[in-house]
Amino acid sequence: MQKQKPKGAGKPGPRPPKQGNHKSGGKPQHQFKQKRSKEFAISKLAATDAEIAELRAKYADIDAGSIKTFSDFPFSQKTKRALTESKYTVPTEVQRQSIGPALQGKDVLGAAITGSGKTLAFLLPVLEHLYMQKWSRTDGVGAIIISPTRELAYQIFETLKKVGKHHDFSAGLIIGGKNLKFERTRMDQCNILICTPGRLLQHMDENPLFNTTTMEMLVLDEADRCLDMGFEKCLNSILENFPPERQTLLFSATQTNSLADLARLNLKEPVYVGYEQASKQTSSKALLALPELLQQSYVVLPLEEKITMLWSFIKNHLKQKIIVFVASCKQAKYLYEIFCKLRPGVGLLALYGTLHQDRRIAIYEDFLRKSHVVMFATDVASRGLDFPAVNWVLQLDCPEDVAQYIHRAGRSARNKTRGECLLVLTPNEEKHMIDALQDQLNLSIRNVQIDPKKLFSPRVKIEAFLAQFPELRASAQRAFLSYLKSVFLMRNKRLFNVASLNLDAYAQSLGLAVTPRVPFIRHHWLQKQKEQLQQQGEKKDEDEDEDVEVEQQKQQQLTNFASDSEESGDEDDDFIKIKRRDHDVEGAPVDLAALDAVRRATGDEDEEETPLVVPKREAKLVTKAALAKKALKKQLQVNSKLKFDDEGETLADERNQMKALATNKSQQDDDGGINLMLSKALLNEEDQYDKQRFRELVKKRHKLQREKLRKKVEEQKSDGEDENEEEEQDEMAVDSESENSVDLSWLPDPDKIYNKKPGSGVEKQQSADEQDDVEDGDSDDDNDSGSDDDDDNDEPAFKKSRITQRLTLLDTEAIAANLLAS
Ligand SMILES: Nc1ncnc2c1ncn2[C@@H]1O[C@H](COP(=O)(O)OP(=O)(O)OP(=O)(O)O)[C@@H](O)[C@H]1O
Repeated sequence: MQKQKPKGAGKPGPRPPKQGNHKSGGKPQHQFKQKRSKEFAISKLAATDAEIAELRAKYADIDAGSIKTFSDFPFSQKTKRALTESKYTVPTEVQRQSIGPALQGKDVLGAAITGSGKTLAFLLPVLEHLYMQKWSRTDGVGAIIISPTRELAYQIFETLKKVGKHHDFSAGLIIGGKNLKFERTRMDQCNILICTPGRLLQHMDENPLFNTTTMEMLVLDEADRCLDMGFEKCLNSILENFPPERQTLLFSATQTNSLADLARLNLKEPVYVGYEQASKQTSSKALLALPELLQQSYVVLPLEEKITMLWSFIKNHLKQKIIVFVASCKQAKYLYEIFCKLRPGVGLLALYGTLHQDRRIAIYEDFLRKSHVVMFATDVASRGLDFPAVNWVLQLDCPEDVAQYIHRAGRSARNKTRGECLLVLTPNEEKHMIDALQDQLNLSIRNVQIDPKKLFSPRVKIEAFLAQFPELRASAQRAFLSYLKSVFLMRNKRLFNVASLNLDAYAQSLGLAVTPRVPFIRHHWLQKQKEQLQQQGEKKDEDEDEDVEVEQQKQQQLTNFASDSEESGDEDDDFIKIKRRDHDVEGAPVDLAALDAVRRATGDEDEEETPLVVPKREAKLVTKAALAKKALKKQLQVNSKLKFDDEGETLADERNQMKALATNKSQQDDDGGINLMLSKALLNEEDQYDKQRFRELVKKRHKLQREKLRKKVEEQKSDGEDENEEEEQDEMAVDSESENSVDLSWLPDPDKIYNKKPGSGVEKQQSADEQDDVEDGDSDDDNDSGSDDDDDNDEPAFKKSRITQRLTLLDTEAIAANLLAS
């Protein structure tokens, strides 16, 4: 089927009805019937021209003021039905204001408070637009919705499934962490794509099947975030691939009104919705107030008391649904791990970006479902996510700016429900953050004091856990460093100042006995030093001698810096690299005066280094773990023992195979240091194998023994006179065995001796053997006294000789007893 291109996007006029290339005349009757039923089926899904004309005629008369319910909008029956079924009857303010212009094909910039229903405000026009264009599955991509986070994209997709269930459009969720190949083959068949910017660009670059020229509608949810510096380059590249003639809808709770941003989007006379209040703002971000039913307050605490406060808060709110926002993934991970160990008495979850995508979705859904739960989250959960009935939003780490504060706080009190938000600030952050909220939002939030009686410190328990679990200690160290890194990388240096933090106390509050080194601070400080030296050098340009000196100094500094970086790079590579693209570290220097002050206060004046860097040890201790790590890095191969059979063929050693498997696994799981748990498991496994093997041998031996005894009894019964012959046979048996073991031929037959003993009948021997059978499970088998018939070649030689030696001793004892008796 060939798709009819619309005359021009942005003016969605009626599309000419699609032409079928068939003729019914001359076709057999059954074919005609089939075609009719097909057409009927299509007509049930697609809009009829009459319906389209009727709806379109009403578009011009849409008046937001007169809209009371969704049925007042000129929506298709399919949309109306789905809205009713989903229990959406009365549109929210942003929906009333924005749906009309969007249906009319205008570009819309929508700003509305968090939880006010912006998702439906753009999904309904998208569905209606495609419906009115008689869009079908084969027409390719008609609308693209971009969201800054995967969870939000997933949420939009779920809402679309609800309100678009009676339509016949195909929709695709294109987010990172999913199967790229799978997406690739199906993308061209999707009519509506919901995607994150990175993944969309990846498909545009790599997928030859993906074609956006058919696209008629672009939606940016959380538009200000999509347009800000983090996504700037990505979004610019995406926009280049879109047809310029399209309709664009932008929605957010903190909308952008920067002209540069809007110019990038090529908007045409956009309609502003909800901007009256926002336009008063002077900044490039238009900010809106938070929901009225949201109670906001803040508390001031030193950084090192945050964990105690958090623990006490959770213990006092066990029957609530809480989101705790922290600055980095590693903090969220550590808090989750240590609080799970501490067992506060409420369900715990953690949602952050470095988790596997399936896990993220599972956690997201878990949090949706549960009514009493605490979720530690980074800002991946701060925008757009619609968690029902969140009682508390606790901003444990200060938000980067007021917009972020709004988005985080807006996870509670959604859609006219009640909620509370508590912002935790350090003394240094208090003034700047509260002033910013006052200036930009005209919001004065309540300062609350914490009752010290209600504070319970989990410090001792945390320290105990960290001492017990090294992996937890490593996690705490990572959390410590990643928090400092996040503070260090913040643009607003007045609000976020690493020098104002008591690092030792903070490390201790996380349960760490030793404060980890913070290499990136040293790095930056040295950079500053280098810049200062360069400036000095420029001033003294004419003086050649001094120039040489400065150059030497510079070289010296650079060499020091390089060696420092190298030394620290081993462990902390991750922390030297600056990953966040939207932060300008160079333009915002660390306050060196403050660093000096801290150094003096801590009594480290003599040292050249800043006090924030724990002094380096003279020489590194060489530990076994470090050596093992080195060996692993060099990929040294441990020698292996090969066994050969008589023909010279290599024998497969089960244990070696097992070891190899385990080593492979350990390399996958843990490629640094020694994995004690795994080694222990390996030893256990080997032990089990040995025991099993030994049991089998003993069993075999006992079986043979019994058979022989039985034979003997029978022979004794049947022919008492053939005793001499029997003796000879026994001697021969001993002889044959002696080929493999110690020569015992000179000894008398033990059976003879035992038989002569009073009360040592064959029955007794048999019952003992039966008991052996029962006890075969035990590896500790002492009933080997009669094992003169052991002919198992598989048995290791040392074991055989041991058994034979033991036999010899017993026999000797028996002989001695016999001699004494005689
Ligand atoms: N007209 C409506 N009637 C009843 N409930 C609605 C209506 N519109 C939206 N909702 C519900 O309100 C909640 C919030 O909607 P939504 O997530 O779209 O808000 P939002 O404005 O996008 O929030 P944020 O700014 O945080 O992204 C959802 O649970 C949604 O189902």
